[in-house]
Amino acid sequence: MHSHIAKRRTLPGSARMQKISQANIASLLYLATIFVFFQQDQVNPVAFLVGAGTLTFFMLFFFVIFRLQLNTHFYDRSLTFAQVVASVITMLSVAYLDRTAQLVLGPFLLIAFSYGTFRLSRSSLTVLAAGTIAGYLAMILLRSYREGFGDALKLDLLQWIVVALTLPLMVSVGGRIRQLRATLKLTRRQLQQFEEKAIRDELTGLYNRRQLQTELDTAIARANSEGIPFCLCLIDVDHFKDINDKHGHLVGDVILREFARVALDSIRDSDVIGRYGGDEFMHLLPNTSLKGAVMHAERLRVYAHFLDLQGVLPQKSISLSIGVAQFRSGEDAAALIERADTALYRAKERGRNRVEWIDEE
Ligand SMILES: Nc1nc2c(ncn2[C@@H]2O[C@H](COP(=O)(O)OP(=O)(O)OP(=O)(O)O)[C@@H](O)[C@H]2O)c(=O)[nH]1
Repeated sequence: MHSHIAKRRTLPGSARMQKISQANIASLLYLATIFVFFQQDQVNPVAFLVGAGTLTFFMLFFFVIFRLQLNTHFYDRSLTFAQVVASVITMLSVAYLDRTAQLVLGPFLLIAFSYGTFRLSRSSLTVLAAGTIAGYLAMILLRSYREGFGDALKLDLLQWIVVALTLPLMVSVGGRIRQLRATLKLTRRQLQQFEEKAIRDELTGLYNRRQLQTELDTAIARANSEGIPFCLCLIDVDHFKDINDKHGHLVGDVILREFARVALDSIRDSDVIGRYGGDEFMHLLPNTSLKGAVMHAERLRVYAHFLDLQGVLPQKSISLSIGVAQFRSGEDAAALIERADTALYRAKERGRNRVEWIDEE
């Protein structure tokens, strides 16, 4: 059975670092490009140094935040919004200090945004886009105020218009991508549920007959290739028809479910148990000798006897008949089941409430 233990979503150290570098990759690339400009004497050193300083400051800032796990206090633990803002601030400051740096600002702003589109809600993205567009405009106007309103402002504004048109588009595309991701996630979960349903018996939650067949085929293949012994038990509730007739089908259902629960608890992790049909169960014991399997079957018989049925059958107990057979090299699933069934039939014949097995000849 699977245990559903809720795990805290804390990131390992390497993933935390990855989160930081992803967010700042846009400003890092931007600065690298500006460095090339600077080497070609196209950008003044102050703009480049201020950009490098700002980027280093933000990188260190987020590193410390993640290291101290302060990000866990926020709903968005990856601090995507803050990191995109930091990236935009870094790029805008460089462009403010040198107009040439603005030439490549647009594409890098889009890269910074693409990081946010996967993680942020539509409203956060809209706020971010509006803030960036407004910040960009303010940066142009401030710079023109400092350097004088000339012809360059017209070009600045044209560049700004391109960004002001493309960022909202990015927000809308981001929304679609997130929708697709959500649909994909839901479909994956539904598929897992269908797959799980397809192998389970609805009443008891144990493996169904089809899955038992698959498990048996796997066990046979492994036993044939590795020569490891395994056993098969067929378990049948005695006089189950009488229980149904006297106490009703619902009581019968509760008994089957209760037995399944106890049986599942009593087996080893490597064992397989399932409902073969009606009141009959199949138990596979890999890497087990016939003697070991018979001992386990006996234990199961005793457990069933002491099953707590106070709620449905006061002062009564159920009994099991169990047939055990050990796999013989080379035989097929049908032959093995038939031998276990013969042992089960013998247990019924010899008075029920007992374990019988087929001896190895
Ligand atoms: N409550 C309930 N009964 C079921 C279910 N599936 C099969 N049965 C009943 O289980 C009974 C199986 O009876 P049998 O195994 O043939 O006979 P028995 O009364 O157990 O007698 P022995 O096996 O010879 O001891 C039948 O009455 C079926 O109707 C189920 O899902 N729920």
